[in-house]
Amino acid sequence: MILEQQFSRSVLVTGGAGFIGSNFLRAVCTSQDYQDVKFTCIDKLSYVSDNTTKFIDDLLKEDNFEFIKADISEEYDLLYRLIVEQELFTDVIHFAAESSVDRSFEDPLFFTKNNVLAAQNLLECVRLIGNKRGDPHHVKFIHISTDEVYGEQRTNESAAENTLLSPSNPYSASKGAIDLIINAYIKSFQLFAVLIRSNNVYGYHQYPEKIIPMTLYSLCHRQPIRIHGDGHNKRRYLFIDDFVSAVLTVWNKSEPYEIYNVGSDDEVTNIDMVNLIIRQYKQWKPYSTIPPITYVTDRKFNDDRYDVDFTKIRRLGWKPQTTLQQGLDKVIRS
Ligand SMILES: NC(=O)c1ccc[n+]([C@@H]2O[C@H](COP(=O)([O-])OP(=O)(O)OC[C@H]3O[C@@H](n4cnc5c(N)ncnc54)[C@H](O)[C@@H]3O)[C@@H](O)[C@H]2O)c1
Ligand SMILES: C[C@H]1O[C@H](OP(=O)(O)OP(=O)(O)OC[C@H]2O[C@@H](n3ccc(=O)[nH]c3=O)[C@H](O)[C@@H]2O)[C@H](O)[C@@H](O)C1=O
Repeated sequence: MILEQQFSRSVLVTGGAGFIGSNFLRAVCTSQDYQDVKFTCIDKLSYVSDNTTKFIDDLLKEDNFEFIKADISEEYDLLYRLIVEQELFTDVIHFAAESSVDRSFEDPLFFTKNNVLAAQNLLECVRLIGNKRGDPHHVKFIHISTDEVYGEQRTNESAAENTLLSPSNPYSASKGAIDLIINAYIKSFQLFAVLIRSNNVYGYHQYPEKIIPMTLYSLCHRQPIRIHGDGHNKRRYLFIDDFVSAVLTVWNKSEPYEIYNVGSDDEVTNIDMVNLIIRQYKQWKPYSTIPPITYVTDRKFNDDRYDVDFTKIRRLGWKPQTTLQQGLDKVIRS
């Protein structure tokens, strides 16, 4: 490992131009706790950031940050040069994925090609640098998965980390496939890989196709607020700062080969979520004209609810700090 003098660790952060990745990078690059860590963001740039680096432009001036534009599902040779030949990284934190369930129904094959190959190109490079250095743990691989790989849970049912995977849509199937491939790389090659499966995350810079930013965008632009089906489906929500904290906790404290659910106790039906946002928005802008709620065709399959048991990560000392009301207030007023 040929680390630049002042850095103790060098982390490849994939997908860092998007919603969660950009919030993660801002948290670490501006923190005194990580001034001795180099963060390299690699991202193809997509619609979620208007094909720009707008959510991380302010970080480009930081001494411990740099950006590389690349599609890691297609540019294996570049990854090989950076990770295996130049030995630039001690850790990989893999956020990059096409993340929209709705879009995955429209182009399932693209989701599989993009999400699976992006992850496995990285895994191959992590495996090969481990071979080269005679240590499969030479590079630590933190993978951001999702609660959707378990499929839906019935009322009073929750998924533990050893629950069998049962994804229901092309997005979650691509994520479940990656989890299974990572499991095989752990068993066959003893990679230092750790998986994080989270409930819904919301916060700053989330693209307005997801329900919370969609509702806010509709309120601000006086457009109909679109509810899929009858709005009975439920989700559990985690504020972005709490999820970033969970990723940092796992990255810094986890043993290899572990899986961590990252959950929330804030479960809300979609229609209740929309009405909650409207209520809080009106407190902020009391004279706003509130657009209508429009019920549109439901998804081809819409998981009823996701409920994960997150006792395990609590044992690492993590728990959510932000209530749904507090988090929504921060997003509405941002
Ligand atoms: N948002 C949530 O509620 C949530 C919950 C659980 C898990 N996740 C997971 O967290 C991760 C980040 O999600 P997000 O909501 O920030 O997504 P996002 O869509 O906002 O950002 C994803 C980023 O990854 C990049 N990317 C995608 N494919 C790439 C490729 N082949 N090469 C390089 N860059 C690529 C995109 O350009 C984008 O900047 C994803 O892996 C997602 O599955 C998200
Ligand atoms: C853990 C995953 O969270 C996100 O996926 P999910 O599909 O649950 O998020 P959405 O915000 O797209 O949908 C939540 C819920 O709201 C309904 N809805 C959405 C958008 C809209 O315009 N109207 C709606 O009614 C939708 O049908 C759902 O029931 C995240 O995107 C993903 O990456 C995750 O991993």
